[in-house]
Amino acid sequence: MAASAPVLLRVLSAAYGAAERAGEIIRRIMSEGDLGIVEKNGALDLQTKADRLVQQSIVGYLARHFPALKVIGEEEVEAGGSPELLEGSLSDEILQQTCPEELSKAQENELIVWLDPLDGTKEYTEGLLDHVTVLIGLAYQGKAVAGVINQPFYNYKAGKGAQLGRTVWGVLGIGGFGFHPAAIPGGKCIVVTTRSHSNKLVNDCVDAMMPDKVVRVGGAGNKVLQLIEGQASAYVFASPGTKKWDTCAPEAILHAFGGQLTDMHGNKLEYHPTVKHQNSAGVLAALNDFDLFLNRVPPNVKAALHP
Ligand SMILES: Nc1ncnc2c1ncn2[C@@H]1O[C@H](COP(=O)(O)O)[C@@H](O)[C@H]1OP(=O)(O)O
Ligand SMILES: [Mg+2]
Ligand SMILES: [Mg+2]
Ligand SMILES: [Mg+2]
Repeated sequence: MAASAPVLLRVLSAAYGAAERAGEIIRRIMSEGDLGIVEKNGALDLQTKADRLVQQSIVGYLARHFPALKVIGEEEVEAGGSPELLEGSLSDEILQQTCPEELSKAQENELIVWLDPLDGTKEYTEGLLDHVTVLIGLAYQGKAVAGVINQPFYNYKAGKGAQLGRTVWGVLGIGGFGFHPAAIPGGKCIVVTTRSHSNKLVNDCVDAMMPDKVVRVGGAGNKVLQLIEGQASAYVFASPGTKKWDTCAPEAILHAFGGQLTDMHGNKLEYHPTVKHQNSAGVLAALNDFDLFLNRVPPNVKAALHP
């Protein structure tokens, strides 16, 4: 590993390779057909063999290379287990970046990794494969500063011969990479929200945005990808359902690309290691016109969701 690059870039570069390998595990488990589904807190909160194996493998890989790094992952899995040896290749593109001065000071033991081994588990079990992502977010001084998103089944509808899967990454002060930026067609207001965790408050808040169109898809990572690729104007989720590992990597990439992700009150999300995991005041994000959407959040939504 290029020991001369700042540790933040070295960790992100390793995370890039690990996320690609994780995507391979997720595709393989799907093709084997036995997902090993268990319910964590009811039928809307599932875990599969892929969630478990990817978390064990990425935690093991990062611990071998960065022993002082703190990793906080979604799944409660045995440290031992039988993780896969994830010797992913490092991303030279990341290692060669010039790190902003503020971030280049970060020490290994000051970085927190927020890991969602498989985001969009419900959709994975239902065969909505392109909703699934692997999220590895890096936080420094309580802020989401860098992230990697692997989308294992990207392109799976493109037919034989199409390259399956992709990895998107970003760092504050450097930018966002690995995706196809685009504008929203016809200047329309398209709201992207949950498909599997709706309720009246979630729907009231979506309606208050006065959308021309509502897109309901799974996964926090998938929804932020829709923002940066011009498929949606705002990600609106007035519910306490997501946790820090759902938002850290997507937020960092969106912010690096010029967008904004906050709770429903417009408060920044915090990522220090002792923070409450739940994003209890919901998630609001947009690449452009963020304040317009924030101003449309209705009073009953604000009153119901406390940070
Ligand atoms: N009520 C909930 N219980 C558990 N996880 C949730 C809940 N709501 C949201 N999430 C997590 O946030 C992600 C985005 O939510 P949604 O798809 O509903 O918009 C989900 O894929 C899930 O992450 P994960 O799949 O990693 O468990
Ligand atoms: Mg989950
Ligand atoms: Mg998730
Ligand atoms: Mg998950």
